[in-house]
Amino acid sequence: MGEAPAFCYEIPLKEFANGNTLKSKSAETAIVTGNKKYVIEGSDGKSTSLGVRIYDESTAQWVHPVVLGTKPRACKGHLAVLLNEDRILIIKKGASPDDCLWFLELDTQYVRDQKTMHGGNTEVVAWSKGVRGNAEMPIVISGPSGVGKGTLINKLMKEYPSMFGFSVSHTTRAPRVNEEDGVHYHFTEKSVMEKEIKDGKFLEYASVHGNLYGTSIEAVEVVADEGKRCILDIDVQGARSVRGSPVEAIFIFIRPPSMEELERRLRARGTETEAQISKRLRNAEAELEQGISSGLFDHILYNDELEGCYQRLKEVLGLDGNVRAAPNPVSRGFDLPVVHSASELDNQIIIDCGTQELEKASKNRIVLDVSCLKGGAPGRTRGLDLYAVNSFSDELKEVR
Ligand SMILES: Nc1nc2c(ncn2[C@@H]2O[C@H](COP(=O)(O)OP(=O)(O)O)[C@@H](O)[C@H]2O)c(=O)[nH]1
Ligand SMILES: Nc1ncnc2c1ncn2[C@@H]1O[C@H](COP(=O)(O)OP(=O)(O)O)[C@@H](O)[C@H]1O
Repeated sequence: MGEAPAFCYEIPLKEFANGNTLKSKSAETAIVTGNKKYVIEGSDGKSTSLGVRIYDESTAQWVHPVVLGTKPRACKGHLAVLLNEDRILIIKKGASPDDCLWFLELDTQYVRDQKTMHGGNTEVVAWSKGVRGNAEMPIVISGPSGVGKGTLINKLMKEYPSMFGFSVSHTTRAPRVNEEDGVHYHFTEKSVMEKEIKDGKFLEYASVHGNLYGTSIEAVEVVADEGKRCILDIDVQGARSVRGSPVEAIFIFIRPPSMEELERRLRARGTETEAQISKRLRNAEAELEQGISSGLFDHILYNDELEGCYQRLKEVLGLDGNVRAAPNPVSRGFDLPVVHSASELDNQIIIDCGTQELEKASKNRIVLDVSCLKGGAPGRTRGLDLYAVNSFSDELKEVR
């Protein structure tokens, strides 16, 4: 993480050199990097989420940037720390444990790519929720139509309902008779989906069998917010996009025992017309070729006999058949006390607790280790570590 970060505590903003006076909102913070001042707006009692605005000194203008990702809910106050000149760490006060650590990305690769997508001159920032430790990675499952992806995923979700959640994709294809909007897919219009893609709402998207399919960032966030491990059923193009994104995942390709068996399964399912079946079978050849030989996938599973394949899937996911508890409970956090001071040493943010807490707490400090950050927008930022240090004994203990 680079040089000493800038710290900022709820500085009410007043006036700026260009004469632009901004209404000072309660509990907002300002971080300056280069010729830009990033203001994270606190709660004004009306907004439901933290807002962002930027003062550009070179143009002496205030700008409201395009803000990507799920926004943190409004809070009573926050601490802002600039890390590595490319992102701001936000520590929320009085937030629930799974909602207290956030990153606002200013100049990461993802933000730069999104700026290019928005024409190059638009200011873009992206939120990414911070999670402690190495939360379980999402699982990407690909394979040709009819190979049994949905069947395997349903079995997994039925056996481990508290452990896995399905990423509900958007698609422009028509619903099948047994499919429910918002459950199997978000069924949508092409023009609407194209606009949302342009607005940066999608982690990935692809044209498959003549229709548009895509995973929205929100679809993945919703599952992670439930403390569950996200499963994505997406095609090989989508898997390649996710591989190229900051989202770290396990990639699994399901292959059929033969093309004849694939055709038999597709027909037996009875959900496609003859023309659609032919198209899916033609596409299956290319998908198999790419799935098997591209090196994209961490695991390739034969779905010959269903139970056997399901057992192998469980093995690669580290499930021994007896595990029932969620491996990824809602990430632990801490309630930021009244802050006295903060400093940085060797990638550790040291926050001294305030005196309004218990007498003893005034002697405590919290250490946030940011040396092993991974991932980031358009997903979670993992690898944060958090300790409480009691200065009486200098004893280190984990904050729970
Ligand atoms: N890239 C991408 N592919 C998707 C997404 N959702 C579904 N797909 C893929 O689209 C293909 C067609 O899906 P679908 O119409 O449900 O047919 P099925 O796979 O035969 O059940 C499959 O290969 C899915 O994995 C998505 O969000 N993104
Ligand atoms: N191992 C298997 N052996 C026989 N039939 C299977 C097997 N796996 C899945 N099927 C069946 O094949 C059809 C297609 O499976 P599905 O899960 O819908 O595929 P996908 O989601 O990959 O398109 C379904 O009717 C399903 O019951």
